[in-house]
Amino acid sequence: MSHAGHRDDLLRVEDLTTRFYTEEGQVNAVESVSFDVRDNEILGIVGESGSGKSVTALSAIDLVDSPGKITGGEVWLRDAELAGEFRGDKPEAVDGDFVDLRQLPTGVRRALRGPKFSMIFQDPMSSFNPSLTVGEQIAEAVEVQRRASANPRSTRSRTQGYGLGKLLVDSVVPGRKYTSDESHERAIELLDQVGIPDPVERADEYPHQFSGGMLQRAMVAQALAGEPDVLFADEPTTALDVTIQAQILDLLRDIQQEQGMSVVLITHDLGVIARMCDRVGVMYAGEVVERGSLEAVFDDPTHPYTQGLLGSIPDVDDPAPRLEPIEGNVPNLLDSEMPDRCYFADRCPKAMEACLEHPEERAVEGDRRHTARCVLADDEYDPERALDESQFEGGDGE
Ligand SMILES: Nc1ncnc2c1ncn2[C@@H]1O[C@H](COP(=O)(O)OP(=O)(O)OP(=O)(O)O)[C@@H](O)[C@H]1O
Ligand code: NI
Repeated sequence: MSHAGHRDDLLRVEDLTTRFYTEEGQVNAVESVSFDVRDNEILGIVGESGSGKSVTALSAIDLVDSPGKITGGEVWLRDAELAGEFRGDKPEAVDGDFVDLRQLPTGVRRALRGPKFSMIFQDPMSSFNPSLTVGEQIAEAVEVQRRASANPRSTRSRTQGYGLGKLLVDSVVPGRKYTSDESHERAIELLDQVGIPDPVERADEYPHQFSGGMLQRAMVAQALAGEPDVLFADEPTTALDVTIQAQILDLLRDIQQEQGMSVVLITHDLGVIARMCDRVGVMYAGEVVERGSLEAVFDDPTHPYTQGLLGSIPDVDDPAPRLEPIEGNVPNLLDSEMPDRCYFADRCPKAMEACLEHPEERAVEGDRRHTARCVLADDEYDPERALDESQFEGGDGE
């Protein structure tokens, strides 16, 4: 299978779909989401609460837990070594230098966390074990990376039962002190790199001894310990005050540029997107409704949802564009309540007859890397043909 894409693509997510099977019914949290992440860039994912941003990130790195399940899609990672390993056994999972992680054994996907992917969250407490020192935990993450890169056939060794896999699992069991002095020193270096003063002393402290901002920095250090190619940062600064937010974001960008890493930055803050990102994906109701370069999406928003978010005069140079409230409610994503039509039609000021059919993702005219899940992306539809709103009633009654 051949996938047209940009030559700098590092990760290509295609039609990723994730459901939660809850007591209230099936929740379509992520619906056929596609995006790509290039080398050395920051991709922003923006959308209102409940639009599926976090579940999209978790799905991409295979961290969805029950009652959730990834039910479809492909996650192509560019990794020549891995592609070489699987070309013989699983040709359908290999395309040039790309491998579809979804088709690889679970153990392989797990082994890629740390050295290929890592993730930081809004709540740093969730990434630390309260009963181990911060330094010890970062050192453990360093060890995982060291073991992985020490072996030239690392991927296979880590995953095909040569014994290393078990060692890897053992090393992250809380309470075991497998970490070497070398890893501990590297942990201190990392703490220093993320701007923690007195890193030698702080390394021996426990998470609760850190302030929120400091623990956030420590979480960045922990995420960097594996030298990941792609870092997913899910609302990494939302819980922090504005000054510290700015510091952490600057830190993230500096490190991203220094290491030539790629970052997927999830936020509901358009100001953060404008300041940080090279490209952006806008999510609504579990779908990516528009994506493209920051300039394309901010200066020429095509989906009425994006237009609404950005306000009437979107401007990439606006220092603080904010999420504009759009009248109506975000759908709850319950499968039984999702309409066949465009999910945004009920709230859309430009809804028209064509919106009664669920829209495909289409290229915006003149820019194949700018897409919108909206009939307006296609100039054969005339916005003047908008129908009156009564056609789209229902679903947002209460
Ligand atoms: N563990 C779960 N069980 C059931 N439903 C879930 C679970 N986790 C997420 N969902 C549902 O999946 C949908 C998407 O949630 P997600 O957390 O990805 O949204 P989000 O865009 O990250 O929102 P926020 O900005 O509030 O973090 C929501 O409808 C949510 O209720
Ligand atoms: Ni979230």
